[in-house]
Amino acid sequence: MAEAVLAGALSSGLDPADVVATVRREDRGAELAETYGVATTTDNAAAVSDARLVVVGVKPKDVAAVLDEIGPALPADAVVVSVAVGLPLSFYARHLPADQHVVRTMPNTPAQVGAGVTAVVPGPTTDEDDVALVEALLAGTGETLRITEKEIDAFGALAGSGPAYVFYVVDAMAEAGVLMGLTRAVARRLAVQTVLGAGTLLARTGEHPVVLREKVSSPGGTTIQALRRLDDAGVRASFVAAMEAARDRSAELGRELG
Ligand SMILES: NC(=O)C1=CN([C@@H]2O[C@H](COP(=O)(O)OP(=O)(O)OC[C@H]3O[C@@H](n4cnc5c(N)ncnc54)[C@H](O)[C@@H]3O)[C@@H](O)[C@H]2O)C=CC1
Ligand SMILES: O=C(O)[C@@H]1CCC=N1
Repeated sequence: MAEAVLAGALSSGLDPADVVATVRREDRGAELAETYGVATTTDNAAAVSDARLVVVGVKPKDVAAVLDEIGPALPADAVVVSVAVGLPLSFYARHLPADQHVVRTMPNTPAQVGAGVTAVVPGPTTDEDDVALVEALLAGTGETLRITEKEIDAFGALAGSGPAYVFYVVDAMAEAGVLMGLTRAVARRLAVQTVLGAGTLLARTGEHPVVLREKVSSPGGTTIQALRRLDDAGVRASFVAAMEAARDRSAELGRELG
């Protein structure tokens, strides 16, 4: 996820000379330096010592160790940017020096191509300039949306995890195409272009998805037959249950680790 944010931010004007990426393995550092032209190091504390923004992009279970490691080296005006699912702002406050500014975010992987959407939750002591700086960094990754911390588990379940649901649907549609005799290459291309086209139509027209769905579903035609099978199989209800499970896991991670 951190690489997706990096790629999105660089493609919209962030200067690679202003970035230090930290890694655990030297070979991974060489790969990032080669791809993005950024400096890399395995020393997290050294990397943050004159940083203005510090994006902590490790898994939730590894965040505490990284914060404990970088805390003493952080400049007082550095803003720590959280991307971890589940971990509340209070978790960061416990592991960082008093009054260190923190902004909690929830990005998604289309950030890599500038088509992401990221939730932004300012920390309790974070001033507007700091939040604006974080939003400027994220602008290259797509849209940003300020929300409250109590909304972020739902945001993560919908938008953070959402790309995976779409990839799942694309894969299922492509498999169905193969079952009906299309080549794998053609079936996948059709599935990808159809999702891209439908998403673009939704975004450009601003029409409600129900209206657009009805425009495809001719009375007595083919689409309505397909949609009836999806309803019979409980697909709509399964989306609700799936997203509730993702939201609940986010809250659970916060309790487990916090
Ligand atoms: N994958 C996604 O779509 C999204 C992920 N997130 C959040 O992003 C964070 C990362 O998730 P992923 O990218 O999926 O995991 P990942 O495991 O692919 O990436 C974590 C990276 O951190 C590196 N790392 C671990 N410990 C380190 C240390 N001490 N110093 C430097 N680097 C270290 C690992 O080598 C790895 O490359 C998580 O907190 C997750 O909740 C948030 C939104 C979406
Ligand atoms: O699956 C995960 O835990 C991360 C957080 C949101 C999307 N991926």
